[in-house]
Amino acid sequence: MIPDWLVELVTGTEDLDALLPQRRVVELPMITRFRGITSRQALVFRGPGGWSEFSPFVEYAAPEAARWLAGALEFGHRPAPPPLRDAVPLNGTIPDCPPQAVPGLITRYPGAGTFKIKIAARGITSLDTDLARIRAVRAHAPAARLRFDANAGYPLADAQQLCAAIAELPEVGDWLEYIEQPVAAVEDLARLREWIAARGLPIRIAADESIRKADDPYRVAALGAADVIIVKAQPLGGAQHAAEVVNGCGLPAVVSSALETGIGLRAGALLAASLPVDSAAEAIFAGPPACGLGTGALFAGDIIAGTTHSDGDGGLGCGLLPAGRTAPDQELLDWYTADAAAHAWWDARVRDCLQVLRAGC
Ligand SMILES: O=C(O)CCC(=O)c1ccccc1C(=O)O
Ligand SMILES: [Mg+2]
Repeated sequence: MIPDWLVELVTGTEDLDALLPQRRVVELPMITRFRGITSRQALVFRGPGGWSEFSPFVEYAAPEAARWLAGALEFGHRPAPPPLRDAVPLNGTIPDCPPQAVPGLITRYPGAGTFKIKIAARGITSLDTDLARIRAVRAHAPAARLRFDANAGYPLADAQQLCAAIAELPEVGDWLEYIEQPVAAVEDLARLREWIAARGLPIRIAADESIRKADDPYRVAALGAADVIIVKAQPLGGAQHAAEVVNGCGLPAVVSSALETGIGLRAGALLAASLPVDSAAEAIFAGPPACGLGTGALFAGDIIAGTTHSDGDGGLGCGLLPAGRTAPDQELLDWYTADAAAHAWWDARVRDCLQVLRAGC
């Protein structure tokens, strides 16, 4: 399960300076609350393969964070998968917000032809405000294709109620790509798909947490639980494993971020650019699927030039992210460097995760 190069790397040395050269913990302020946070900490380092990032959310325990470390080490120490395209299209990510905030958020994603809207922050009780947010995006980006992400926010019966309401939206089959993880359990995803099919509703289901946090991501495909899978390079232990999951599931895949800095977003772009677009993906997305890698726009600043919404140099300005590595800007890196306590906390966390990885070697 743990690849040979990783076994060698994590058993070869205790020295964090060798594993994570030039490491630095940064803290980036966000423009809006997302996933309950308003700033994002990340440990970045310059491996022999290039700059990489280790950034599991702070509340994640070592067993889960260890997979993120495997992903971070892969991106920093190994060659990236060969890209089939120079850049990948992005979706704009619209967080849980009042409809009045939608136009301003849309302007942070110039060139985006697809938007992903967070819903279900308060389960089915937020249905009216969710629908108002969806209508606001439809009104301000009428040509855009949309996705909704419920982050497992409903029990099955409420997810059915949601789908019934969504199916009533005008021409929904023309612009809705999928609803992401409406329910938590993979069995319930499968039941919901059956319920949708029995009614002939024009709604597809995507699996995110059922891939990224599952012991067995292949159950999604085995149970027929999704039309599309969401894959994230760092949480899945790196691009290699993520590509294996995509191949093993045999379903169209959308690459998304884990709210990384501009460094880690490029691991996602390289993964996405390495995935062929088959006829099933072509039928849904009419080309390479837009990636959820535009989340740099949710930060008030970043450590690389070109990630934030205001920079349009062939990056986000045209709704594309280059499928190539990048490096931090030294001044920005210094500006966003976190305090000594944060550095000590992240070093301790790396050591805990290394123990988990070594136990699996
Ligand atoms: O996919 C996107 O558009 C943005 C990324 C995103 O939503 C996300 C970011 C961090 C953690 C979880 C998620 C998620 O997809 O649920
Ligand atoms: Mg999601």
